[in-house]
Amino acid sequence: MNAFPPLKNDLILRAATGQPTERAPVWIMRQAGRYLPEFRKEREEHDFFTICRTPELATRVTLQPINRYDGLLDAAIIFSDILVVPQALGMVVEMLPGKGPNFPEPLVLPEDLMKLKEVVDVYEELGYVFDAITMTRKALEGRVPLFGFIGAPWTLMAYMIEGGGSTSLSKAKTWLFKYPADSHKLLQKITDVAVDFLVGQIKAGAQIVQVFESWGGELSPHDFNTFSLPYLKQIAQRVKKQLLQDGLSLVPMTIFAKGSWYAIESLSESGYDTISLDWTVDPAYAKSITKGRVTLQGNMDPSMLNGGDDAIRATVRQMLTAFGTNQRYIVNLGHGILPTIDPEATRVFLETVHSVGLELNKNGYKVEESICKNNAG
Ligand SMILES: Cc1c2[nH]c(c1CCC(=O)O)Cc1[nH]c(c(CCC(=O)O)c1C)Cc1[nH]c(c(CCC(=O)O)c1C)Cc1[nH]c(c(C)c1CCC(=O)O)C2
Repeated sequence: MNAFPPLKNDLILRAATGQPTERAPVWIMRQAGRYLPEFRKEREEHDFFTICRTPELATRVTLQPINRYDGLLDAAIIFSDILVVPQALGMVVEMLPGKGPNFPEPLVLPEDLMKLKEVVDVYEELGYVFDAITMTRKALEGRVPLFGFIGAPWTLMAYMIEGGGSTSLSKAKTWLFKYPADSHKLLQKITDVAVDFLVGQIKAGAQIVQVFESWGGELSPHDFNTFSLPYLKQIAQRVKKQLLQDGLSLVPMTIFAKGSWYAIESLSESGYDTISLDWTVDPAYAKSITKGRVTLQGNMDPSMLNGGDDAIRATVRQMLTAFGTNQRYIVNLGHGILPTIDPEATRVFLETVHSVGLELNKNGYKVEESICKNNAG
């Protein structure tokens, strides 16, 4: 095993495992991204996937927001992309500037499944992610914990069939409804790689992980239960089982199923420690459903960061008051930060999370700890 520097800030790990925190911890989805001039500069020199595949570059970019907002972020997330898994399965994926991901040869018909690799050795295909994680973990010097992540099977299937972003996902949904058996075959194949990939990331040094089901909300509740949830559960169960079998400690697992507000109850029982919420979910609603069984993460509308300092401060206070600041809550946006955001607005957001979180705790504000006990049945 790797020897890593001791961790100096474990707020996120405590919040994710239900232990009290002196303030609500905070990180931001896509915190290393195009809103940062230092990232855009890196991108002028290097192609997107070159950064992902070069541990020195991935480490440097992962640390950009940690260094810029020194002491304000409570976690780092490894710089990579969910689409490295389709690449490992043998597909070509390119990142087109201003357009996003593009698959020149997406899956069209079920027979295209034959084109995917039969067996994927993640150490061979994705070892560069593991190397980047180990290098980043050392470079962090214990300042904050490091997130690993994967895309969830349905979201990756959707990209592999649509060939890029899409508004209706009509091609991917045609597969679900016309070729359900082949769809399950593909979802299972992605799940198998996802499990090995997450376990490998944790072995390499990831201290907490997040699964991104970014297209969850495009499915009806019934279809979510058929095509998404079983695989999300499988990932949580198999990752934990594998870690225990290998004599390793478990790490907290987060599920972000964007748009799947209807699944909060079932996700509370799916093996994840934290549920990440988008901004369409009312904190009181989420708390009334989850009843302290899981940690909640989120959920400010990323566009609020364009609303000016006063609006940011007011919204953060409202959000912290609604979620509670000392237990089972991690502050984040409801989706990735937008490229148009001013990094100084992001600083106001982070500073307010710190100051208001501490203030609310000092004033004796306590999330109703009794909630879990009272509503347990
Ligand atoms: C769907 C998805 C993808 N990638 C990811 C998701 C799930 C989260 C979500 O729902 O947004 C996850 C992701 N992508 C990236 C990270 C890195 C870590 C971090 O959060 O800082 C993470 C966790 C870097 C990235 N991934 C991408 C960028 C910007 C591209 C660039 O630098 O040219 C970054 C920093 C590109 C990307 N990658 C993807 C898309 C759709 C795009 C283009 C759209 C966009 O530009 O926002 C696929």
